[in-house]
Amino acid sequence: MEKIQELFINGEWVKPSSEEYLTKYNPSTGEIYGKFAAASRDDADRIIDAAYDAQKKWEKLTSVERSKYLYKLIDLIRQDRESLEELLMDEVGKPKREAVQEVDGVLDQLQFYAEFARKINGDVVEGTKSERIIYQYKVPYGVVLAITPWNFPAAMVARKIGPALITGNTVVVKPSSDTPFTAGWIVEKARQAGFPPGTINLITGKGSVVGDYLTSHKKVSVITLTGESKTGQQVMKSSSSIMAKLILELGGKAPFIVWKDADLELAAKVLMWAKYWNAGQSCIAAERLYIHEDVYDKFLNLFLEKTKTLKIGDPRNSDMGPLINNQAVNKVSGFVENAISQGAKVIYGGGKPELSDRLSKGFFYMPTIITDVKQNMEIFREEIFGPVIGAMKVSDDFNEVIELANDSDYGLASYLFTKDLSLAMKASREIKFGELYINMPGPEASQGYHTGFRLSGQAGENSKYGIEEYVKVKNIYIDYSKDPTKDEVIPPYT
Ligand SMILES: NC(=O)C1=CN([C@@H]2O[C@H](COP(=O)(O)OP(=O)(O)OC[C@H]3O[C@@H](n4cnc5c(N)ncnc54)[C@H](OP(=O)(O)O)[C@@H]3O)[C@@H](O)[C@H]2O)C=CC1
Ligand SMILES: O=C(O)[C@H](O)CO
Repeated sequence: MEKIQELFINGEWVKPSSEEYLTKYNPSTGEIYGKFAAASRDDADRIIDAAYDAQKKWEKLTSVERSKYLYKLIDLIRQDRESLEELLMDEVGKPKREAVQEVDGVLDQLQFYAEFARKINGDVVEGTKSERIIYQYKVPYGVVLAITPWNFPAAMVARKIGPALITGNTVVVKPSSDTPFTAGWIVEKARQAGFPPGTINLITGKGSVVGDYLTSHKKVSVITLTGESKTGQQVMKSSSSIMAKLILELGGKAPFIVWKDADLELAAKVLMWAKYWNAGQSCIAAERLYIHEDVYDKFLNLFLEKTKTLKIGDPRNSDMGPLINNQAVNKVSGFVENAISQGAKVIYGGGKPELSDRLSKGFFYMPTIITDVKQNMEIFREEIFGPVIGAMKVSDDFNEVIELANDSDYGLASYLFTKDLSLAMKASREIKFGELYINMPGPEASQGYHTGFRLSGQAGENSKYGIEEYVKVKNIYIDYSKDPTKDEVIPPYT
């Protein structure tokens, strides 16, 4: 039975005014998976109005009252988690272990934010006179537009609705058109959890069609986007007319540095995660491999042998599934072909795997290792977002390696493997990336601040810093003296 998903406005599932629907394909088989509503501008107005009207009441609840809705949502997701895991395997094509891990992440994120009840406190500071005082309140902005990507479609929704709701904002979720059903699943659970109508709403439709209208809407106060850097730039342009607060989690180009004293087995194992987790479709995926000349051949062979063991295919019984769509396969193929034309060498993979039956039409791509890469090649400059990595041999000059790592338009995650504490501390200070993982895998923790330099975005998510992004500090000045204007500079002066 083909799935059909409507819009979720003011607590109800409703048809799009245009009665138009877009198609979602199953990435493992290329078959039609379902249809979802293509919202019009009228629908966008109705949805944002619902969130705007609901927010006035929502912020009047205490944070403890708001957290009770989040705890109920957590319970409902936990009770039905297997159906979300199945949906992630179908809609994204991620292997079962990773679908389970993402649902764990959803629960962890929502729990982390619900626990901020009673902990979002302002300050009382001294006034400019003994009988003056300043109250600094942390207040919600209003309507949050949460625009989410397809690669972690459940976790990215949780990472946005959690802090938005606990701080008293209401939310309009705009998911990727590659994963509309995952967002719809979470919104339906929120409906069942009894969130008041209008506190969480769902709008679907191509970002390129409805995006600018949403991001320039006068009733939107915060835009939290996780997506490509070019999308972030477009949202910055479009939202300048309303000066919305922006939280932009964008692209990555993580350097993966293996130093001469590294534990090579550990580094190779972590690289299997950093490169092939979610088929390399992660903003914190390793995208540039820098290996010290003394261990270059040994490490590369170690990683190659581990890569050869990967089973590619059905997400329910493989190590790596498909890419999200055919455009992604073409984009990744283009990176590999371009690297070859610029003189690099493919030592493994470099094309679509041979798969039979229903999977033969899926959007699969082989894990691919490329050597003889130069710093200025496209494959080291642009985000690949697939199971492909280029490798470069580096000299014994650690300063040069830090420079190579920092020489990127992106600055989100980075990785370093060394046993030398002084090198690790030097890298901690000098690497210009929001995250540095030393001798360990990611991903980022709910209590870590997920943020990036340069085109990787601005502001950030998670940690106590992430929650602060959803509140504004309002300042109330009070003078309780008998003559508030005494000794004040107030004209007329003559
Ligand atoms: N920094 C981080 O924490 C993370 C970053 N990412 C990054 O996300 C990217 C992959 O996700 P992907 O979904 O392909 O990214 P996209 O930028 O293609 O899309 C992200 C979201 O933005 C919407 N969108 C597209 N154009 C506009 C527009 N003009 N105005 C408003 N919204 C718009 C999309 O809708 P639609 O699908 O309908 O076009 C989608 O919901 C990668 O670059 C990855 O690095 C991913 C995860 C985490
Ligand atoms: O890296 C990503 O794509 C998300 O932040 C999950 O780690």
